[in-house]
Amino acid sequence: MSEPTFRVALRGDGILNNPRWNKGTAFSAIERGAFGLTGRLPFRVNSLDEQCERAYNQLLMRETPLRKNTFLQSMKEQNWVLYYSLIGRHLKELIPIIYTPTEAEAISKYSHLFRRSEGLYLNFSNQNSMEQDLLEQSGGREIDLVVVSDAEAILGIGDQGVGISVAKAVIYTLLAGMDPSKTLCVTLDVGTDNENLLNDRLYVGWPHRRVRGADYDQFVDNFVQLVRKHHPHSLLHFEDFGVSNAKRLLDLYHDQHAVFNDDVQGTGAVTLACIMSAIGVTKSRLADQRIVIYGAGSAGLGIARQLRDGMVTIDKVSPKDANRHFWLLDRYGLIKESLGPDKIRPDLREFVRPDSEWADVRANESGEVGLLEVVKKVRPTILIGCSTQAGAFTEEIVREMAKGTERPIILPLSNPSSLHEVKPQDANDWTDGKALLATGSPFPPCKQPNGKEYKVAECNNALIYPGLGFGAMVAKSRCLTDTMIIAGTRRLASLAPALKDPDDALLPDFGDAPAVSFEVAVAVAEQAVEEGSADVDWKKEEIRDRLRVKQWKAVYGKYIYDPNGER
Ligand SMILES: NC(=O)c1ccc[n+]([C@@H]2O[C@H](COP(=O)([O-])OP(=O)(O)OC[C@H]3O[C@@H](n4cnc5c(N)ncnc54)[C@H](O)[C@@H]3O)[C@@H](O)[C@H]2O)c1
Ligand SMILES: O=C(O)C[C@H](O)C(=O)O
Ligand SMILES: [Mn+2]
Repeated sequence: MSEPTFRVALRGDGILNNPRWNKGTAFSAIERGAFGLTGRLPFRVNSLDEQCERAYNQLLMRETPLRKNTFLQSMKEQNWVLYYSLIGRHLKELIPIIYTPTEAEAISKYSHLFRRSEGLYLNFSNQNSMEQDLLEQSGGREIDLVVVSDAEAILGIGDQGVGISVAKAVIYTLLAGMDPSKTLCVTLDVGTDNENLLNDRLYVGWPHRRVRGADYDQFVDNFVQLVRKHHPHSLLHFEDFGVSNAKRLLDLYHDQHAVFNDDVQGTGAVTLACIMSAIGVTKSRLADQRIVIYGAGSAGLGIARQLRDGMVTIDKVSPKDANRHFWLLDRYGLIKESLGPDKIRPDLREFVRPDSEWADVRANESGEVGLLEVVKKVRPTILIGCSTQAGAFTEEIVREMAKGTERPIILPLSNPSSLHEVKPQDANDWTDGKALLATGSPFPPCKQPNGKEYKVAECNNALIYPGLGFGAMVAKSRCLTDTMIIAGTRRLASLAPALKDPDDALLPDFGDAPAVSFEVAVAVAEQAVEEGSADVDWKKEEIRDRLRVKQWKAVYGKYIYDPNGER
C-alpha cells in the first residue's frame, strides 16, 4: 500500500502541538524544512517503529496501571498516530490500561488527575450557549460519531459527574478504525449527587446537585436536536446514563436519529453472542434455558430483551413464552407482581413473575425472595450478574446451581474487576471445573482440577459496539435497527473459539478484537444494505472493501505544506 499524502496548513508549534498531525521526531528532513521544524526538533529522524519502541520502554517505567493510564493519556494529547500505533501493538496488555478496569480508577480521580480538557463539556448552567459551544468545538468538522455521557452510572462505580465518553471513543478507533478526527466526545454536566465530589474543592465539574425531571429532559433534548441539526448522519452513542434515563432516552429518540445505548444494546448483544457460544458447548437451544439475571438495571434489562428476542428469532418461540424463561432480581429480590409499581420500573413489566409461583418459597419479612431461593427453585442453566454487587454469587449459590445443571453458564459482568459477582477461579473451583464462564473485565485463566487452564472470555460490550457503530456509520444507516444488531451478534458468535474447541474461551480474545470488529461491521453493513436502512447503493460483494477503505489507520503518511490544506 502506498503512503497516503496529506496537505496540511499548520506550521511550527501549530503542527507540533496538534495531536492529529504531530509526528515528533518522525518528521522527515524535507517536512522539517517545509513546516518550519528544522530547529525545533533534534537531528535524528525516527521511524514509527523506533518511536513505539522508545514510548513502550517509557511506559514500562510506570509501575501502576493508573500511572500507565496517565502516561498514555498525555501521549494521546501529543500524537495520535503514536498513541494508537503503540496500543495497537500491545493490544491485550494495554486495553485494560486505557479502558476497563483502569479507566474506572482514572475517572473516579478525574478532577485530581486533570491536566487538559478533551471533547465537549456542555454544562447545565451554560445551556444558553449550547449551540455556540458545540460549534466552537466541532469547528465545521464532519462528525461521524458522537459519544455522550451524563456520567450518572459509570461502570459499577456510580455517579462521577464527568467522564467515560473519551475512553469509549478511543476503543472505536482502536478496534474498528473510526477516524478520531470525526468523533465528538460529549459530557453532559447536569451536576452530581456524589457527596465526595460535591465536597471536593478540586472537583472540576459543576458543583451542584443533579438536575432531574423536565429540566433534565429539556437539556438533553436541546443537545440531541443540535446533533440532528449539525451532524444529521452521525451515530449518537449514549454511555453510562442512569437507569431511569438510559432506556427511556433510547426509546424517545430512536425514530429521530441513529441512536445507540451501549449499556442496554451493546451489552445485550455481546451477552447473546456469548450465550450462543455456551449453548453450542452444551449442545442445547436458547429455548431450553432457564435464565436468572441478577441486577435489573440498564444492562440487566438489555440482556433480558436481547436473549428473549434471540429465542424468538432463532428458536421461533412466541415472545410471551420466551419471557417465561427469565427470572430477574434487583435490590428487592425477585421481580414479582406483589412488589408493585414503586419497585418495578415500567420497562420491566414483561419479565414480572406471578406471585402464585412463589407461594411455597421462603421470603424475608418484606416478602422479598432472594437469589439463593430463586436458584433453588428455578434450577437455572444460566446465571448473569450485572448488579454492581461484588461477591453476590456466593459459594452456596454457585454450588446450588451446579446441582441442577451439568454445565452451569455463569457470567459475572459487573465492572470494574473488583465488583464482579464472583471471581472466575472461585466459580470454577465450586463447580469442579464444569462452569462455562465469562466476565465483564479481563481475568487470568482458571486452573482446572485436571491441571489444565480454562480461558475466561471477556464478555464486554467493547467486543461488539465498535463494529456495530462502524458498520452502521459507513453504510450511512439512518438507524441502528434490532436486525442489524442481531446480524452483528451472530457474526461475533460465529467467531467464538469454543465453537471449534469446547474447552476454549466462549468469545474471541481481545487481542483479536480488530479483526473481529471488522467482521461485525461487515455483517451490520450487509444487513443495513439488505433491509434498506443504508443510504448507499452497494452490492454485497463490495461492502468489505468499502469498509476497509474507510478505516482510519495509525500511520503517518507524507505531508505537504499547503496554506489551504487541512488543520
Ligand atoms: N460487561 C459489560 O459489557 C457491561 C455492560 C454494561 C454494564 N456492565 C456492568 O453491569 C453493572 C450494572 O450496570 P448498569 O449500566 O446496568 O447499571 P444500572 O445502575 O442501570 O443497574 C444496576 C442495577 O443493579 C441493581 N442493584 C443494586 N444493588 C443490588 C442488589 N443488592 N441486588 C440486586 N440488584 C441490585 C440496581 O438497583 C440497578 O437496577 C455495572 O457494574 C456495569 O459495569 C457491564
Ligand atoms: O465500560 C465497560 O467496560 C462496559 C460497560 O459499558 C460498563 O458500563 O461496564
Ligand atoms: Mn457502560
